[in-house]
Amino acid sequence: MRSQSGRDDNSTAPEPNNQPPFHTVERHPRTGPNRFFAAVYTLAILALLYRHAQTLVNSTTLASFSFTLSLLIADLVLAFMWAAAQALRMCPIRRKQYPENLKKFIREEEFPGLDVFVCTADPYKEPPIGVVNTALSLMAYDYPTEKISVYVSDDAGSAFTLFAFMEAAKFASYWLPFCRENDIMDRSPHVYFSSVHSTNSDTDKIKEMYENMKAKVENVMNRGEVSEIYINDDEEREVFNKWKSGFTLQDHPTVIQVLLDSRHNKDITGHFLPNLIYVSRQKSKTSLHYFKAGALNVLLRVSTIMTNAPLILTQDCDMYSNDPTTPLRILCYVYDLAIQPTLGFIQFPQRFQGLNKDDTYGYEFKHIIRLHPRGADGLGGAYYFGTGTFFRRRALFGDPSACVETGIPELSPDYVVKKHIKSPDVLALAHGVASCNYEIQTQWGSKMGFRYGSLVEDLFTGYQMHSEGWRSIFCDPERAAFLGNAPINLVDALYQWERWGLGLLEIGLSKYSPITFGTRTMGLPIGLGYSCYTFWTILSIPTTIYAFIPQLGLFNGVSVFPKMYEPWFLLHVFLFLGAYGQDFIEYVIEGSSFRKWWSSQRMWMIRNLSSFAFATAECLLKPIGLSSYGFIVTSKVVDDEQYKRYYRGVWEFGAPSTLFVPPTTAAIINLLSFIWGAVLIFSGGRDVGESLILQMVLAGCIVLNCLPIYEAIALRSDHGKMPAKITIISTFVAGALYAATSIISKW
Ligand SMILES: O=c1ccn([C@@H]2O[C@H](COP(=O)(O)OP(=O)(O)O[C@H]3O[C@H](CO)[C@@H](O)[C@H](O)[C@H]3O)[C@@H](O)[C@H]2O)c(=O)[nH]1
Ligand SMILES: [Mn+2]
Repeated sequence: MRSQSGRDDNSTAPEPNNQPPFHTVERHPRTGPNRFFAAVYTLAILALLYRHAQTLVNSTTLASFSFTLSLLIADLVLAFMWAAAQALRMCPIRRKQYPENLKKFIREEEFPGLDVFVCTADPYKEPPIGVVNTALSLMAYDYPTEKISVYVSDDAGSAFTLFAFMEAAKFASYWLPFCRENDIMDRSPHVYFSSVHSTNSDTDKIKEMYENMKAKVENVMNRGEVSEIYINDDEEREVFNKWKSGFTLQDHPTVIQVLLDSRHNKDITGHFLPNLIYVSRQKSKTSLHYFKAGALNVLLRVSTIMTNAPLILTQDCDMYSNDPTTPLRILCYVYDLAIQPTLGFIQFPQRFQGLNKDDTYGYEFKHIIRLHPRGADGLGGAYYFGTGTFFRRRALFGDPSACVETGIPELSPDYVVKKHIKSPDVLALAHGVASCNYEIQTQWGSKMGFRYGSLVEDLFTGYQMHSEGWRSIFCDPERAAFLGNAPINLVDALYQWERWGLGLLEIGLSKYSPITFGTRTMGLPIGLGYSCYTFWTILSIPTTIYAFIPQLGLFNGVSVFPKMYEPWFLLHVFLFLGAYGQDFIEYVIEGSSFRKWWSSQRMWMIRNLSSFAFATAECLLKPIGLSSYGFIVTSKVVDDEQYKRYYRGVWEFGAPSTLFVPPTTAAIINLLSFIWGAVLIFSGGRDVGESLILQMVLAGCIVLNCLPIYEAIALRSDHGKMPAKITIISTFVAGALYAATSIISKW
């Protein structure tokens, strides 16, 4: 843990040469309690495993043997995942940046260039006006504008998106000075105009321009073509003509369009504008495209040729800037010579706007994107999360000691760009490196750029960079640097987790597994920390076991947990309350509410039962060729009815999806077992009660978690209710499970 001049923790005092620090770092106050609790909990886990082994050896019936075996498997997986998570709790750190100090010592003219990458992939799921808002918020950074270049990657090759950006280029020359002069914080026009109502004539005028632009873009989308009335000159006509002949989503040539050029285009007050470049890489049905990682690598090459800024920001199209001073925080680290040589990237948390008061689908992600990254940072590097990430360009070209050979000088991160961005040579070269055969027999995707081989290219890329010796930093200022949209219906959320789960497990089971490769190259703590993510998916195994086995036992009157008043009973209670209690305390200390925590743990259960269970199965079926999962882009559009339900906290099931079957089956089985268990206890007396009490509590907790499911099955008539098909299938599955266990328990 080193601060700017290499001093340890908590350095807020001025530097020896009287220069105040640009940033500080301190150990998190929870470190001590975390370590103590980990030690106690470890003993409890060992005791539990011992008891399972003992029961297994002594079991006399097939039923008790198979129940115990399944619980042993479940607890082994949970113990492994728990250990992995502890790595991230051992030395969490907190950082602060002091951009105000930086500004006193470094002049703006010296600031490095910044290339911003914005990815979009589908104009229907990611409406172009949204992408434009993101890009505008980034173009309007409080940073020397001529040093910013925004590259938009359009994987849909959509004329609508290009059209939207042509309009945005015009609007930018009004919007950027407006933000500067009025010192606006919300630089996404959509966000600004949705919150500001008090107006003066200037604001009114610019709002009207924004509305006009938006209407034009939507109009073009509705008509399904960029009509002649919107085309201003021959140059534009020529561009849109590319879409005429045989241009399809999967098969089209490269389109690169420089929409703003920072050496020539000025805003209405005479300031230079940032560069704005639209890039749609070549696509062909016969080549591999590697989804977002492929798109980012094209932008990496194109930008190296055109502007070659030392800093790169990668951004999803729906994550807009919420703080124009963000780049200055980055410079606080970039100008620290002690950390600079191995600094690979700086990650901001992925935070979401517009969550409802309960955070129904658990998108506050307190652990995944805020608490764990602090722990990872303490171990040697925060994880790359795909968006809100500032890279040093050099870090994408080989390890800290040697830069990879790129073939042509213009592709080297050290190359000094002299030619103009629109010069024919530069454009020809840029088109070449965006073609779909360019990467064949090169090291792109393996040793260079964003890495291929996983659906979560982000985590995988950061992981590989760490293994090469790069470090990274987690930067979590109070005001969110970026805000994005989270899915507001269950099926989108579950699909997203399925993709993540599958991508993560692909890494976990590959030759780069953190358990083997990771621990070997980076040591055990980092290997374990990464395992916490790459094996996240296998939490589906214990969750499924605990959601069904004890309940099926309860149904058949078989006791699987210790009796009340036995010491082992207390052990179970401690393990259960300890894990949930720690999770709860961390959540609430981080400023969340009980209800949000409740949603988060409920979604934990549902996602493990459904998305992650399917992802685990997909991953295991892959070697025999039964899985062909691609990158399904998460939709960023929702209808009004859905919005209304979301804000009322009502669950959105809607379209039938097999992903709903396991949680619905669990809901049915737990409810029936709970009722049946109560009947057994009433008629069987105290002894039965004492031996089944823990199973009753477990089933009861799951029933509480499933309340929205019962409501969606039985009490609702809106479009978001549980599709009847799913209820029927789940009832059948529940019946089959019951029949199977009653056969086993008779043996
Ligand atoms: O073939 C593709 C597919 C996706 N994208 C873009 O990738 C981004 C992320 O896609 P989205 O559907 O929003 O996925 P999320 O699950 O929300 O994304 C999270 O997870 C991804 C990995 O699965 C990371 O890349 C993202 O940064 C991270 O926000 C979007 O800007 C897309 O336009 C592409 O450019 N090309
Ligand atoms: Mn997204």
